[in-house]
Amino acid sequence: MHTAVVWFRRDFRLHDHTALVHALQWAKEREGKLLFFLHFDPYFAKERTYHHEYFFQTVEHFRQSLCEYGIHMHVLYGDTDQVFTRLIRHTNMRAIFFNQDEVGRGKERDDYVQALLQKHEVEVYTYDDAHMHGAFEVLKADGTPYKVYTPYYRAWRKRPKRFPLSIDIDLLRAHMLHITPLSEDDERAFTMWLASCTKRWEHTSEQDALHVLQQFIDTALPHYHRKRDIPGVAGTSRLSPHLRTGTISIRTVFHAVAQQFGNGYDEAIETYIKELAWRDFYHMIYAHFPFTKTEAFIEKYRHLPWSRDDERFEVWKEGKTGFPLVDAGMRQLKKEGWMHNRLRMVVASFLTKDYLIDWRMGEQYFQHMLIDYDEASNIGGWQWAASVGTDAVPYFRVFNPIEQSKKFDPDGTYIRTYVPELASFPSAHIHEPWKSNIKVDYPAPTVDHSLQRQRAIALFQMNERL
Ligand SMILES: Cc1cc2nc3c(=O)[nH]c(=O)nc-3n(C[C@H](O)[C@H](O)[C@H](O)COP(=O)(O)OP(=O)(O)OC[C@H]3O[C@@H](n4cnc5c(N)ncnc54)[C@H](O)[C@@H]3O)c2cc1C
Repeated sequence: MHTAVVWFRRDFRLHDHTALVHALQWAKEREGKLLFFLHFDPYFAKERTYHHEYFFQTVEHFRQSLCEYGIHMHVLYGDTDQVFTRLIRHTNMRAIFFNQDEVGRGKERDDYVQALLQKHEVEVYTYDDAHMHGAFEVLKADGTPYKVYTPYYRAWRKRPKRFPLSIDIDLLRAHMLHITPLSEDDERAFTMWLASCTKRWEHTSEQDALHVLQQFIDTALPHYHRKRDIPGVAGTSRLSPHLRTGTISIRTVFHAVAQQFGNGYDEAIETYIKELAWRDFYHMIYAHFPFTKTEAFIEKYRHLPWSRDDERFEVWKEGKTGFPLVDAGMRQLKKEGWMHNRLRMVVASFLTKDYLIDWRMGEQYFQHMLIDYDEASNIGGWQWAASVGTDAVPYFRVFNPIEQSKKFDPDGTYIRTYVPELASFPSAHIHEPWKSNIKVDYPAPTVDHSLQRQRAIALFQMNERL
């Protein structure tokens, strides 16, 4: 019998799943069978980050939703070599289909697995799926990567956009291979890992993602260009965790939004599409410049004497800096594993320019805390805020945490939601509580912003002269 394995990785959905659509076609042509598989990698299992807990809970919800169709997703636990050797032995597979990674550890693993399987004469079919355009699709005329967003975007926007692919569920069911779990023990280990999660995440299914998208289109999209920077209102799509786990495809999002052109809010739609392109841009940058995981993109800023002050770093993490907007952002992150984009910029700027702490420490903390953690976007965002990345904010334009607060959270709605000490503080003083004579159990500012701003600029200028 012809059996092919569909390896799920960051694409926990049935609709517009590129590898799955091709696998089904393969099975149909050969009257073959398909088997769904997940590699439960000890590398991910050992770290109990919000990101991993959210990820594996999404996997579990997907497995449960597959059960409704009578489909089982098999789980194998162990190192790559061991797992794929067992997979070949148990299934006698002819082919494997998966949506490949183009960056980071995922890419290294994919290259390794591909070589291993080919040695065993397994046909390997891989696809670009997670991005609208892959890392090597939008390049300059001379074949080199763009380093600045605006020309990249112009080229990105012109390219034809693939439409979502649909799947015939009945046909899929007819082609599934029904066998007992490959390893009851491994599946039990997976369930036990989930049982000890520190937090429960809900609304992680494909259905939930489609619902979030529809709600965004119906309510926030028309005002997106005006409200996307206001953290106190639901002005953005909050699709990032779904895009990260792939419970929705980028093509589904893009086309659902683009279909709204002509409804009277084209500027909002264009603004949103630009944000989707930032995701592809950072992914492209990371694929071409993988050293940016640990090194600044801009060479002359690779050896800035950043501080590694652990005490201040803790204060920042706990949201006790004494700057209400910064603290609200950090507390939202701790509570929800997600933070509004404006706040990600504000807190990253604060850590690097007010505390002068190494951006890599912030990047790593976000890696632990964000349920939408995406290596390329996170590195891009951090290097942008620290002024050391591609197309980054210039070092002399330092965010003022008080002005940001007044501008983007004018009546303090967002601050009040996450800093309960200030919940009943009057709007007039909420941005600078230390200036009022109301007694409150909230820290005084831990730094003098204007002094730190000068120090940050001097730090960069010193390097400019070297
Ligand atoms: C320091 C820092 C760290 C970040 N880390 C991550 C991360 O780990 N994962 C992540 O997905 N995003 C990251 N971002 C980008 C951005 O903050 C989030 O994508 C956004 O807040 C998600 O919310 P949303 O889905 O409501 O966004 P929306 O405004 O609804 O945007 C729609 C989608 O566009 C993409 N997008 C929007 N803005 C950006 C951006 N600046 N860069 C890349 N993609 C973008 C996201 O996929 C997002 O879901 C980071 C930004 C900064 C400044």
